[in-house]
Amino acid sequence: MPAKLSVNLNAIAMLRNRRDLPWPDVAHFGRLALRAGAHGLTVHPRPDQRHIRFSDLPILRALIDDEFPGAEFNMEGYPTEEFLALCEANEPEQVTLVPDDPAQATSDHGWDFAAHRDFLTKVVSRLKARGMRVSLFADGDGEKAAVEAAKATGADRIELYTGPYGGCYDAPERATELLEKLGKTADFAKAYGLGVNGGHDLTVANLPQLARRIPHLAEVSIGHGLTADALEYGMAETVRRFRHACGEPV
Ligand SMILES: CC(=O)[C@@H](O)[C@H](O)COP(=O)(O)O
Ligand SMILES: NCC(=O)COP(=O)(O)O
Repeated sequence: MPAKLSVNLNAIAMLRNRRDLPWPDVAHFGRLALRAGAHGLTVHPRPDQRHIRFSDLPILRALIDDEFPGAEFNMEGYPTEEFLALCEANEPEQVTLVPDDPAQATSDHGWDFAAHRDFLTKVVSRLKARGMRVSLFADGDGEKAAVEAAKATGADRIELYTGPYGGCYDAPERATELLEKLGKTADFAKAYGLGVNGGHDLTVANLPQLARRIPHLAEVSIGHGLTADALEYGMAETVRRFRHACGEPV
């Protein structure tokens, strides 16, 4: 089964926030993406609300519930009390926990699972008790012990941090090395019964190799590269191209 595509709306929200005006309309672009066959919408509300605003969340929740039942809402972020309360209020189908510092420009590493095991175990159990699937952002460095520690938290999935792989767009040999490490991490996850998602700097150019190396890849969440392509091709055609890159016959 091809990996499902969740469209990350952060970049569109960032464009909107340049002005005190309601466009580009985040919900409208979410609707276009879902209409074009995206499986879900991803948001990463950061504490300073520089991309997605907290007020966007109920609007996106209602969009899915009212117009696209069966689609999924994925909320990503560092599990502060504020973020956990936002998750409980907006009930995403999936929460992806990311070890981001509030000052970070964007996500750039996965969890140190051994060091944060007790904390993550508590948070995972709190979210799962409310019916949310929990995924943990993970470095794809091929370390079996890290995946074992991720499993011990009770999480359902890991999300492979694909940024270093995506950054090798002009270094194919290095990309191949990193792809193998991502693949090994995904293989360990499968062996431990963890689902595997992926995200960060994925593009139509680098997705097909990732999807081939990790046939059990459940979902990819993509924002930056997808938004760049949407400026050129429009949202509907861009979603079609990314679904095709995931291996869907579209
Ligand atoms: C976890 C992850 O890789 C994405 O959520 C990424 O952080 C996108 O967020 P920004 O668009 O805010 O950079
Ligand atoms: N979880 C990764 C994500 O949502 C999108 O990251 P990017 O495509 O904006 O790098």
